[in-house]
Amino acid sequence: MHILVARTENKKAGRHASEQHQRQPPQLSDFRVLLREIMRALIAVFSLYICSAMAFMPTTLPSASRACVRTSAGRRRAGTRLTPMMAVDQGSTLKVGIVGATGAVGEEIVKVLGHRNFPVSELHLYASARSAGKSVATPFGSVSIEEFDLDKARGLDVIFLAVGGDFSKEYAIKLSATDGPVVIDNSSAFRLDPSVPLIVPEINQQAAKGKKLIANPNCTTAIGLMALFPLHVAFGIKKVIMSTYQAASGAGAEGMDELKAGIASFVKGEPVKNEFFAYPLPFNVIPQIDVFTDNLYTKEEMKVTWEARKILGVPDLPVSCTAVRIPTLRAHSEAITIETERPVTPDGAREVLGKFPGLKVVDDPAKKLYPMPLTATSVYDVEVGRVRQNIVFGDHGLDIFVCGDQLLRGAALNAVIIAEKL
Ligand SMILES: NC(=O)C1=CN([C@@H]2O[C@H](COP(=O)(O)OP(=O)(O)OC[C@H]3O[C@@H](n4cnc5c(N)ncnc54)[C@H](OP(=O)(O)O)[C@@H]3O)[C@@H](O)[C@H]2O)C=CC1
Ligand SMILES: N[C@@H](CC(=O)OP(=O)(O)O)C(=O)O
Repeated sequence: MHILVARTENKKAGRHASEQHQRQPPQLSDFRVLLREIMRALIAVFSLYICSAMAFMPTTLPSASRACVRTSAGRRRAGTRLTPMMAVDQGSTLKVGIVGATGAVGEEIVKVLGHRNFPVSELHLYASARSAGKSVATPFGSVSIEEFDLDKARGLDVIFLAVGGDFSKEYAIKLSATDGPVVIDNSSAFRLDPSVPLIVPEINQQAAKGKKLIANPNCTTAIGLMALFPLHVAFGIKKVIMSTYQAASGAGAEGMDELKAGIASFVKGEPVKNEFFAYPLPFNVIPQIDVFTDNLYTKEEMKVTWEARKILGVPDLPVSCTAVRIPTLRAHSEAITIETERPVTPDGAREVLGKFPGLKVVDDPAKKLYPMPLTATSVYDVEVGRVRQNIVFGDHGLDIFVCGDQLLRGAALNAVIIAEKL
């Protein structure tokens, strides 16, 4: 895709300009010339500073909302300031669609695209009929929610699906077929399909090369693998045992709303209603996420096993997970024990974890520093800490605690990085 090309071209243009400047050095024959050159240099540096500060300011929202925003430099609207992303060539920008844009994941995708200066030339936001026509403020301007239309959506370049698996099953292949857009699907519909790559970009982006339909992993799996992959490369993972502490927003926007309403009712001494979760979640933990399967693991727990095997490329890796819903709003936590092929030490583990992109070691027990949902919320990096030798497996075993924003690493951020690297 064009994104990397555009960035390289911009870099090249910058280098040419500075080379030209170097070819004509000033003749410093006397003190006045020197002083003038210093003043010129100071003015140039100051102007550059002002320009870049303005370029990074957020886009001014237009007064009226539209079904999409066009953001290319050539069709600049009054009242819209260019961001660096928007300044790239017309040919290097992309028409982007998000289906499920009003949901927990979709809203984050919009923010991540803006924050990472994804080269959007048009942005189309789709949701169900009940949201159609609503106006949404985005980093690209105000956008009106559209009802999904397959033919129109096929005219875009990239589509993020942040909607239920049934929708993905019906539309993902029709959308991406032949000259349709690249589709990055957040649902579980295609994750185990052998023809569809399942991607955590820092681990296996190469598997997405040339593919039109790409699956984003289950959030719990993606967060855990950010720490497990570097440990696997360094020490060889033989077995994984994991317990999770998953936030209400893992169940979508309605899960978050039910927790907030439930806590308010609890505080007022009123009965706590539960429609979304199996039991009232406030001041409770529920050891069930998704339905139970024949082996008495839940589907969420088995997704961790199945998807970890596919992403790591180890089809028979023993992975056992117990997934638990807890009354936090956002960011999933995971206590993970591994048995390794080769001897492992906590210091050796911290070293490899500290070098892995997208991972932050937060591990200083004496200072009470460890990963927590409150510190991992709305943050791109996954936190890893409580690194210690496991006393069951000895020098071939390690315990870690991982905490990551499941709406970001487990969904929106992961999906946008996949698109950036295509
Ligand atoms: N929440 C999480 O932590 C994670 C979720 N996922 C997956 O991402 C997907 C989205 O989840 P999440 O954001 O939590 O869900 P939400 O329930 O919060 O949002 C669902 C979105 O889908 C839209 N929608 C529903 N039906 C249609 C339709 N027929 N046509 C177009 N849009 C429709 C809704 O629109 P409207 O508002 O109009 O109803 C809403 O925007 C799911 O597949 C989920 O499994 C993956 C990883 C993490
Ligand atoms: N199941 C996760 C979130 C999610 O939507 O996962 P999946 O995309 O695998 O259904 C949770 O409830 O925390």
